[in-house]
Amino acid sequence: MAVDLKAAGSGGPVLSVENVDVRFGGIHALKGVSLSVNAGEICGLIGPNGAGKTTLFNSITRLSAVTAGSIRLCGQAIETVPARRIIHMGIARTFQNLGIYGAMTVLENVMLGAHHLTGGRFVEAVLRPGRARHRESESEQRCRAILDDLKLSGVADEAAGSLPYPTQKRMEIARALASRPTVLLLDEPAGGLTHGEVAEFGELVARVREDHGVAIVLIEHHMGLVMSLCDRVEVFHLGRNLASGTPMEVKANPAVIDAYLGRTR
Ligand SMILES: Nc1ncnc2c1ncn2[C@@H]1O[C@H](COP(=O)(O)OP(=O)(O)OP(=O)(O)O)[C@@H](O)[C@H]1O
Repeated sequence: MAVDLKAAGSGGPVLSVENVDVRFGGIHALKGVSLSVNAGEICGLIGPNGAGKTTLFNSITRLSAVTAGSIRLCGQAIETVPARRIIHMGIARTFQNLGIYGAMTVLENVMLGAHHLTGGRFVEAVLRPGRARHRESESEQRCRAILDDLKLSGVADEAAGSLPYPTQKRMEIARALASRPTVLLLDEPAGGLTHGEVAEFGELVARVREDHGVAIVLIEHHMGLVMSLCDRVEVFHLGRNLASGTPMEVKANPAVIDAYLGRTR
């Protein structure tokens, strides 16, 4: 069940990572990192390759085991919740390499995002098939509305694999939104997009935050997008927090310039 934002109280962070450690055998990938994200905030997560950004996403979504520290969603500890339950808690993510089902239609892909809200109710499907069908049809309507919002209605019935790359990226966001997330984790969403496509994608993400009130954490190497989109930026380096602040503060920070910005676009 998704965390109730009202019950959790407003004003505090929706996502709170404290002193998290992750080890892969001899590799100490995260060394006591912390991150705090408020409701409706867009937080950029930047840093050089290997800094531990994706490992943090994997820890939040429980794909990587945390060896120390705590991760809370609206105050509720999630660091021991099974990975398959994370979407129920209200966390959705997109991946560096698109995680789409190419042979399925766009609508079907997006409805998969809502599956935990409608599917898997075997007893209901057997005993109350009418109700199960009603739930499915409600879900389809909601997913079609999301497709409409994201200007994907025209391709709803096309195979996802046949679409241009930027459209597939939009579809991934639509699928994440179908799960009604409190927090949306985007892992390098601008990767592979042209300059013009990045600008358009940035506008889309800003609109998603406005329309859905979702908090967004964005791992991104495209500094133009980070600077224009994020309210706050957290910088990781060698598995540790290096700096935090507004995009302008981080951009002017000599330690960040030295470790990272001096080497990027
Ligand atoms: N499953 C794994 N097994 C072993 N080492 C891993 C694993 N996943 C990540 N690592 C290591 O952990 C460190 C952090 O990697 P991570 O992918 O989180 O960095 P990143 O900041 O996301 O980098 P990039 O910007 O290149 O995606 C690296 O040294 C990486 O090789």
